[in-house]
Amino acid sequence: MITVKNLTKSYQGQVVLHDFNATFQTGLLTCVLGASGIGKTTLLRLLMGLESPDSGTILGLDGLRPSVVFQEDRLCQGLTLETNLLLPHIHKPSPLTLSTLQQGLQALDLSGNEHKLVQQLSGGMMRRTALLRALLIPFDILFLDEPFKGLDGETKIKTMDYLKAQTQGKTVICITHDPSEVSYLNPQNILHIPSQQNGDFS
Ligand SMILES: Nc1ncnc2c1ncn2[C@@H]1O[C@H](COP(=O)(O)OP(=O)(O)OP(=O)(O)O)[C@@H](O)[C@H]1O
Repeated sequence: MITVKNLTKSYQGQVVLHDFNATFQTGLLTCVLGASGIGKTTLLRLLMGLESPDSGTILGLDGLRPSVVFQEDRLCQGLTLETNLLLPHIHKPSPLTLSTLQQGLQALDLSGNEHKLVQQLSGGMMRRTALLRALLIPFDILFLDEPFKGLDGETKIKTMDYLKAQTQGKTVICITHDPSEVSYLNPQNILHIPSQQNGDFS
């Protein structure tokens, strides 16, 4: 279990999260829902250790290998789709096999585009490439910030199916503001960030 206790975070006097408490079950996918600007990305960045809280604690993450899809794709524009996928595996022993790579490309409808430069891909293809890159890295916990942004209905379903298949038994924390994604991914396990979190508490 990952436990968030009495977390408070503000930026330049604006309180984003105030005395916020939550738990995330390990081995399950949790969707984090909440209105735009409510603090979902801030919570994710605190969980990832990219931001420090003003006060409060986060327990249960020590020793877990993270993988991430940020809200932006963060791909290397001047490199090919395939090189972007292989880059994280260059400097360390990796269990990634050619067949796993090809299965992933096929499942996400990216096959045939391996040698295109990122700047030649559509926005949806970039998004799926960013997700595939994160899924091909060995991880214990996966952080996803709007991973299906810009995908059409059928492509989104395929992508969610692949995500579910690849993360069985793993801890996944997925930010979305789309209730239909929550229904499809795991309607039993939702964290709502309430609107009263966001406001001037000073
Ligand atoms: N680095 C920062 N400096 C100043 N303010 C910030 C910073 N990061 C976030 N904020 C502010 O914190 C609030 C919450 O932002 P956050 O990105 O966490 O919301 P969100 O729920 O993820 O929004 P969205 O769904 O639109 O992505 C916003 O008012 C935002 O402007």
